[in-house]
Amino acid sequence: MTTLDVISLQKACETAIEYAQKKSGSEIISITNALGRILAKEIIAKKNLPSFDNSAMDGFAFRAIDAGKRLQVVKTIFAGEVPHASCKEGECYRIMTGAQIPSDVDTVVPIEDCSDVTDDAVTIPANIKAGSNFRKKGEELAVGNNIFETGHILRASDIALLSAQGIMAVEVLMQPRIAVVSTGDEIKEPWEEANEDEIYNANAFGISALLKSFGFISTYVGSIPDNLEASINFISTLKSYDVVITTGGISMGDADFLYDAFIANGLKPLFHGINLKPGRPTMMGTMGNTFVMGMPGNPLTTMLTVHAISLPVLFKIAGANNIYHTFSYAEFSHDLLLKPGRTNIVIGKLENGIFIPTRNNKIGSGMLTPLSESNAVAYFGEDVSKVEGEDLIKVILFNDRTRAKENRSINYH
Ligand SMILES: Nc1nc2c(c(=O)[nH]1)N[C@H]1C(S)=C(S)[C@@H](COP(=O)(O)OP(=O)(O)OC[C@H]3O[C@@H](n4cnc5c(N)ncnc54)[C@H](O)[C@@H]3O)O[C@H]1N2
Ligand code: MOO
Repeated sequence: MTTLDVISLQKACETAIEYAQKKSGSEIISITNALGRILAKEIIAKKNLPSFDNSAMDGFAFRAIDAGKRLQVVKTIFAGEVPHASCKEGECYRIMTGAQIPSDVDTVVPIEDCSDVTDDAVTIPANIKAGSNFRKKGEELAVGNNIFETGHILRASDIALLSAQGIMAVEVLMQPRIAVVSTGDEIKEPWEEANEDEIYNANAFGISALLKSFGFISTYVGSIPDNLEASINFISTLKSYDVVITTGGISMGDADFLYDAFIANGLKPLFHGINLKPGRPTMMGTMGNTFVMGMPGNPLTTMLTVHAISLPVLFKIAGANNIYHTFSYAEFSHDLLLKPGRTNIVIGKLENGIFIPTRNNKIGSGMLTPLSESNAVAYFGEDVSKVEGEDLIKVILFNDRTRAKENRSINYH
């Protein structure tokens, strides 16, 4: 029987991240498929943004020294037009939003701020600042500027920016091949019929979905039966994967064969046991070129530990330049006692800047519904025995597709 040799969450994360190797290789893909992918090369601007001086308003383009005067309109310039025109002192252009501004004028005034507007002439207000409403060539981005570093994870706004550069294809890092494995004779797949003595496989599908929400594609390769020989054989088929994530069979029970089966397949353990609630039996190690993550079987624990530990490690393997979860500060809703001496994970609802622990933190690791009631997670270190109402705490969004039911969170006026 294996015994747990627990280390701190901090040490476990640091060790796993240190030993996780970046996957090699890259591929060129269309930007239409690049959301969430990680850049293999930096992106340098090849087009100025804007690429020509242009107007931010529908109005009149003139020399700043002519502010306050009545000016003659010499030409109307539309977006998309290359204006072959010039104007002297006392003259101006009628101009549309996005239209090119000729080099002999320096200021634009919106039409509604002008007076006595006719087809041929306009009176410009006196109080307009030189350079107003004038978008200067290259002011946002100049050719040669670095747009994104290698390792940048592409988001929707980044895809828009790549398109604005005329970039249709990008070189991205190969995604790690991830196998998700469940264990246990009691497990039935959701498409099978489970009797009263059996339970449905929640973890494999929960993990895959959680990974997908962070841009990782995984393959569910099946369930390992509770027997050492079958476990050894099953694991031997997984060595071509970059990452193997198992759930269950990793603690101290008589049917927990997984650790020994990995060892028989050459596992070099990094740790087995974290001083963490929930998540104590978590095991990580390397098996040849495969990074192994043995996550506990309790469903709530699995989801939270994959989120807390596996994801940063996966981002390291995937080659991202930023791998850790981002946190915000929130106010804790009320006093809560915690068992010190271990890191405690507390799930809750983050609403209007206040973190409310789900079910007052009376939650079992075997549950799932508390997770669905939560949208954020907080970690409290080994020396914390009490969190007080109004304490400012660090929170990480968890089910971050949660939408507010009512429009209470933002004051629009
Ligand atoms: N003597 C000890 N017992 C336990 C310890 C310990 O340190 N000493 N740790 C406890 C903790 S903490 C956890 S968490 C669990 C985890 O144990 P395992 O990782 O070995 O998981 P299993 O025993 O296989 O399963 C636990 C529980 O989860 C259910 N399960 C498993 N896989 C799935 C799945 N794919 N979908 C849904 N539910 C699943 C399984 O039926 C069990 O109910 O150990 C404690 N015990
Ligand atoms: O990981 Mo266990 O959930 O601490 O019960």
